[in-house]
Amino acid sequence: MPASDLDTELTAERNHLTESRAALRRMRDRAQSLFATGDKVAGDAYTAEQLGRHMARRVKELADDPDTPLFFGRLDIEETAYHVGRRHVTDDAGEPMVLDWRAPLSRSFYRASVRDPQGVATRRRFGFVKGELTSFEDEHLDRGEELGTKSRILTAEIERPRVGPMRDIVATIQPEQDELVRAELGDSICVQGAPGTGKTAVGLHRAAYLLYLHRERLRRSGVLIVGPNTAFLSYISAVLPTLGEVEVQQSTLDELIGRVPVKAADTPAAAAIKHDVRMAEVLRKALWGRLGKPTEPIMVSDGSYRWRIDAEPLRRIVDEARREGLPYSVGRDRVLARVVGLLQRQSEYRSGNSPNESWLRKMSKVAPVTAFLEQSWPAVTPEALVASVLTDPSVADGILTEDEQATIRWAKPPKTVKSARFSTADLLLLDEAAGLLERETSFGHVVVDEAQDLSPMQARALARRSEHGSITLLGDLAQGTAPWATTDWRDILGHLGKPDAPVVPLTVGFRVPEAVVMLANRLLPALGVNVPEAVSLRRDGDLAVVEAEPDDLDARTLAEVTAALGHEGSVAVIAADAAVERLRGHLTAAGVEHATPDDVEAEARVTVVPATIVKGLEYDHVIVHEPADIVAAEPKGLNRLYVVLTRAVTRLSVLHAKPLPDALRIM
Ligand SMILES: Nc1ncnc2c1ncn2[C@@H]1O[C@H](COP(=O)(O)OP(=O)(O)OP(=O)(O)O)[C@@H](O)[C@H]1O
Repeated sequence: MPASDLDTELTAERNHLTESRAALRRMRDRAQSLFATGDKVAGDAYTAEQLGRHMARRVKELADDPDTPLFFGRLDIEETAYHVGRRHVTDDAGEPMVLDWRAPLSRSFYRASVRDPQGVATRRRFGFVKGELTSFEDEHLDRGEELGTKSRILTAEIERPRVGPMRDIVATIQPEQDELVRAELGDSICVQGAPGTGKTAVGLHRAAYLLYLHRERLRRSGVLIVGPNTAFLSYISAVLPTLGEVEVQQSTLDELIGRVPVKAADTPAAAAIKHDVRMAEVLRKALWGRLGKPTEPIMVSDGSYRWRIDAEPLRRIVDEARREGLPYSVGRDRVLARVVGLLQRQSEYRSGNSPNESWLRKMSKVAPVTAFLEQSWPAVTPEALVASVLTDPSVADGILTEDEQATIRWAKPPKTVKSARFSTADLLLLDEAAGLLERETSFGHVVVDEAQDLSPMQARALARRSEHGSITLLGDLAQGTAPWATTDWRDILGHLGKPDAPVVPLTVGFRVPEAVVMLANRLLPALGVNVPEAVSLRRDGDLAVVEAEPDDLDARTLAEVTAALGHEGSVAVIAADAAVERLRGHLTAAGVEHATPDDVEAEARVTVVPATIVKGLEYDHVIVHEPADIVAAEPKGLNRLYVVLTRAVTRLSVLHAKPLPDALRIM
């Protein structure tokens, strides 16, 4: 295109952007005024509240961030130009000015190719600097032109220096990612992807896509995002709101299931047993073992008459309810209802009239009935059940060994259930127990990130919350650091109740430069997992491995930080947890401002991150402090080091005084 035509095109596109922004503002103003007058037009308080809530959400959804481009692409189909952006924008006559990236037509923006142009003559990508439209790039598919990953705009997006929280990738979703993002609501999928292949991005965009397509259904049942820790959650928390999705629950698993405060810590051995799936069987046995065989009849007097139910029909009621396979508390209610039903029938037989509600209520509370219930189907809380098992684990005979029972037995049982001090792993047991007692409500869709670290019991907790919904499971077996981390996705999928979900690989890396990937890949053979290696899209990037004297290592780290600050972007010092406070102290003493990893909005460009919580995060320049200490700190230390080395977007400096781990040295 001649330069003058280019200018004219660019000006026309800028005008379209300005007009689209103005149209969005008008849409928001309309929503705002409806919000303000909602209670006047609504007929009653309930409708007013519903409408108010809807409009408040709508106003939020229509927020315009001046730094984020409203559209990022254009499709020319049969002489018509469609701009593709973050949300629908329509003019006052309702004509589309920008198509939501999730609309069916927009799919071609991500999927059309020379081989399958889908009617697209030209695909245009826009380049932006701080919300300002500065360039565009055309692919004339009808003339056989296709850029693929060579797109300048894609490259710039991937190579941009990172600061602050994670951003959406709507402008540059790749075809293999798009296929996952647009999977059907009913489909559960497991994505196995090397570091930086966009698993988190895919999961978040899939959530946004499903909400767009099944808004009402998912608003009722809910969408849940589960991440490994709060630092990770704060890093990703802005992505969905930027896409206009403000109502998704984002939580760690512990937060999700935390029904009591954690007041105790387990030994690693005890925690491992509590995460083992056999604990589900132990709890089931302990619970159902509480049922007693009715041996006495129930004899009740209601003031006028005496009623009697023999032991035999009572036994039948209990046995039948047990066979129905209901949650324990539901079964208990059913037994009570049937007993009262028998009394009711006797009363009807004698008087010819149906007894009233209050008679029925009274009968369900009379001492002989409650005594029968307590003896044959006693009330129990999750806390009481778990406390009983941990006080006396002998109920696990035949399931856990004696040693294992001794390992989880409370050294000092609490005087009452209320005063029991539960650990983090106990939360899982409590959740399992609660699931045996009552049915858990299921989300419509659950996205689980860093899923390789799920224990069977954790997977079961999520299975209960997605029983009637689907799951997007994201992870990388090579990054498994939990003691129970799996080496086979089928195990977790089985515990999640989705055994047939396909495992789909992602192999193109968007974060880690090639040189860094090659260093990290040296560890793979030592990790004992079978995963496809990533191919990096990034040829740029620097890698330095620096040996220092032990006394000098911290000072060298500090010098590296100062040097890194000479470049653009974020800087992270990643160290074994035990070294973090000391390193923070050095930075403070040297007057270098630094932040903690969960403060993603911090002004400071430097963050000191403990190795154990760096999973899922990324920084432009990563300085790894003493790999040997990171490896030595935990049983899966080599996997941890693999995670640590793959956080770098542009530069990685590995500083060590101790010898590097063997696996890393082997060329
Ligand atoms: N299609 C894409 N276009 C531009 N950037 C992308 C694309 N896909 C992923 N990225 C970027 O690559 C980086 C890594 O993505 P993400 O964190 O989703 O990877 P991941 O597979 O979850 O990594 P990890 O295994 O380390 O958790 C992010 O900065 C993300 O924005």
